[in-house]
Amino acid sequence: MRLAASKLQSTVATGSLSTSATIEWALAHLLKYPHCMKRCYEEMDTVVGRRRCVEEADIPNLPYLRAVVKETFRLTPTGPLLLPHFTTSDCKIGEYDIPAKTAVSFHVWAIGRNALTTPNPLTFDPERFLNSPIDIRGQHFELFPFGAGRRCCPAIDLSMAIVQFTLARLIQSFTWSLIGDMTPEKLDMREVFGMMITRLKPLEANAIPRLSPDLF
Ligand code: HEM
Repeated sequence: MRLAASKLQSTVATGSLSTSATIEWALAHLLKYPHCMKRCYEEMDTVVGRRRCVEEADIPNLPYLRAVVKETFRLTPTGPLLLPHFTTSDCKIGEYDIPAKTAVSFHVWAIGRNALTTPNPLTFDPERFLNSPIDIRGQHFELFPFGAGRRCCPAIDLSMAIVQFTLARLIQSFTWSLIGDMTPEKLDMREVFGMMITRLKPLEANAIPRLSPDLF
């Protein structure tokens, strides 16, 4: 029972960290690319306005915001190698023979930056996911930050709901800017690469309320 409880605790802790890291990356990308942030504000003001708070039910009507989240997962998937998997039988991947019981990792960070499948892969450009059938649920191998198949993350829906909704609230509620004399060009986007991709330097930003006080 104690083992089950501690496993549950670490699962929830890892899941929460992945979720908050994704939100931090999304804000960082938007601060690095101010025209994308501007487009988020425009979409939010047009679809939701400033007289009420954005709700979960608004998310399907915010395609640009959803594209921002996908683009964040493409460039900075919080689990860059997913979790290690093992082959259950001999198989062939491309020209490679993989024996049974071989540890296999999927480098989704590198896949997301592959110029063969993604033009200008190092540029943060949510537009590429507007009107695109590519989804994050493990059906499209250009973008599968939650894994695919039987062992994929069981919390995809929960995580997507949290990431999209929190980001929507943060964008609607505050005008974000970089601190001091920091410019988008100088913003340090270096990563710490491990089981999770986190920022080398935590994001620091100013947040000025853009809604009336009674909505906070
Ligand atoms: C942005 C947030 C999250 C991301 C990017 C993420 C990503 C992943 C990835 C890549 C895997 C491994 C899949 C594979 O190797 O095929 C995984 C597994 C898992 N995730 Fe998440 N996850 C997130 C949030 C969460 C949350 C919030 C929870 C639970 C509260 C959670 C619970 C789990 C569990 C239990 C597994 C293991 C599934 C298995 O081995 O069968 N995850 N996740």
